[in-house]
Amino acid sequence: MFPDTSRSTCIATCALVRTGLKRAPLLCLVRVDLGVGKSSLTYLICHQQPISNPSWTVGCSVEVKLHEYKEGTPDQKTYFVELWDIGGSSSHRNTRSVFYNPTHGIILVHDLTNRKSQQNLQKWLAEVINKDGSSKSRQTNFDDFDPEQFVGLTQIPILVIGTKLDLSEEVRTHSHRRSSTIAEECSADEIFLDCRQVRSLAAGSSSAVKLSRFFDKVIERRYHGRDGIIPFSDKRRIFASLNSKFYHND
Ligand SMILES: Nc1nc2c(ncn2[C@@H]2O[C@H](COP(=O)(O)OP(=O)(O)OP(=O)(O)O)[C@@H](O)[C@H]2O)c(=O)[nH]1
Ligand SMILES: [Mg+2]
Repeated sequence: MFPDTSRSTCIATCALVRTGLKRAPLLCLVRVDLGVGKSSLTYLICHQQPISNPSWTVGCSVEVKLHEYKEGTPDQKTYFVELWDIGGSSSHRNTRSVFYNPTHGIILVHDLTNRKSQQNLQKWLAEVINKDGSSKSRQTNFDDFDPEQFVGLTQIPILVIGTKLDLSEEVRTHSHRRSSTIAEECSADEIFLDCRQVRSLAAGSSSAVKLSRFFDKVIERRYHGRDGIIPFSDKRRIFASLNSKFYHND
């Protein structure tokens, strides 16, 4: 979608996670710096196996996964999750924002061996807040960050994921496994994992449970939540309206 000319110009990449009823989208957004493991993570989530040879994400790639909403309960329903992995660079900041609307959930990914990528998460999140460019406190550049911008955003489910756990001695040995600032600020769940190991998201593992809980929260809020969404029983009506919206979007 955004043919990037060179790696150096690509200050950030983002993957859009579009989850939804069989035919209706829920959109979660993943914001990351370059090379933190976004494609490896999305592949592991969708295929339950590590990607063999990830290449630099140029333009857009889409992965799809089936999610069991409220698994094991009478309300269990199957949804598909589309993970949109879209390369972006400073020159495409405005074009990138077309993917931000609507945002139903946000996954923030950082590299546990690169503290800067964790610090940058706040700025990526702020870019989502400015998605329509209308907010008064619109960032003039990537580096000026105003935590006030989070107000109101915390309604949107957020998940923070730290990758390359296998390479981060201090985090691996728990000597320094403190949740990241952004996870605390947004009272979000946080997962630390090695994207190259199947067992990182093994069924029943705390990481798998947190990830599943996140997708349930996104679906819950969008289709069954307090914010006036038609209750599940009128699902067909939701399908009809959102279905056209979904295909319209595409
Ligand atoms: N050891 C280790 N390497 C990882 C992990 N996750 C990703 N990598 C490696 O980190 C490099 C970048 O991974 P990608 O998945 O391509 O990262 P990305 O964020 O999609 O990168 P760009 O698309 O270039 O922005 C690759 O060599 C991966 O094999 C991890 O958990 N542990
Ligand atoms: Mg990639």
